[in-house]
Amino acid sequence: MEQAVLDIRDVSKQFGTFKALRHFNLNIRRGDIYGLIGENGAGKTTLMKLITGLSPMQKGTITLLGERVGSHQQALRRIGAIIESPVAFEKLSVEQNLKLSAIQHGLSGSSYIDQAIDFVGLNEKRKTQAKHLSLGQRQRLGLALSILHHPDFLILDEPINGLDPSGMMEFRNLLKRLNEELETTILISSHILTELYQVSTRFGIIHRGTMVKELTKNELDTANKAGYVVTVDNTPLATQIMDQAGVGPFEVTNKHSILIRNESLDPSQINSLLIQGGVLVSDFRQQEGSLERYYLNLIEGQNSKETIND
Ligand SMILES: Nc1ncnc2c1ncn2[C@@H]1O[C@H](COP(=O)(O)OP(=O)(O)OP(=O)(O)O)[C@@H](O)[C@H]1O
Repeated sequence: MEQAVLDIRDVSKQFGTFKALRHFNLNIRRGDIYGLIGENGAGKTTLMKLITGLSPMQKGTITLLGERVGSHQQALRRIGAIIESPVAFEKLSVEQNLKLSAIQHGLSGSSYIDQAIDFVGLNEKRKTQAKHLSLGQRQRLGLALSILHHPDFLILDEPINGLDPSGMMEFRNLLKRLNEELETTILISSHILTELYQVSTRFGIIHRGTMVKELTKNELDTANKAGYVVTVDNTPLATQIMDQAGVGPFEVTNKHSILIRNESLDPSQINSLLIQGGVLVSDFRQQEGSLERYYLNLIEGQNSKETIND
């Protein structure tokens, strides 16, 4: 049975009269890499601060690793977090920062520190003071600090901000390895939707303090019509051939195009199958799912709903 790592129900948070979160719901299952998407000021950091106890709860309930937030001391020991920006002592070296954090976590011996440094690839910078690290290296130190104690759940607020494309790719690979090798469940927010799409298994879209949509990557791809698009001269004949060959699922999207949702298929095999069957194939290409497109459409719909209701 899937177990909830984080369950947020009907949570509202106000600063004075401003409603930063409104009747907010979210559910994260063990093993998820959950991408939280929302424009500036949507309420992402506010939410992460509530979960980690950095900001007091007002209304609703949050259950983290089986404990109610407010009295979740055990759960807090099993999480790691980078919220707003990674916290490291500037004058301390990478190793010293990690040693200090190990003491705070009650960890003894150097194996945790060696593992964390190894994992994020900062071996060469072990003795370098934090203030002399590049932005990408600082982000990695932040990650090393947050995973030092092998947390079950990692909360990352905008961890890839400012990274160059290769830095982003490395960070993404680190997160995937954490998830696959150490079974760490991850909540990550980012404005860089192409990155978030590549790393996340589930998504939550927050708009003006409300959860407007939660969906899996598969659901997103289906909504976005991700798969292979084949352009042919004769769709009835092509679908008949594909049916007989057991290719699928697929749908005819217009007079000359068929969308095949099976992304693990071998395009050249189907191409030759169609050609041998007498179909003229003029194009065969992969259509990526776009989180950005989905998000912008959803938010546009949301904004026009709000205008109508105003
Ligand atoms: N302590 C506070 N006092 C007053 N308003 C606050 C406070 N903290 C957050 N807010 C407001 O709550 C709203 C949500 O802020 P939050 O930082 O959660 O947004 P965010 O989704 O993380 O945005 P960004 O992507 O820009 O970081 C904003 O309008 C912000 O100004």
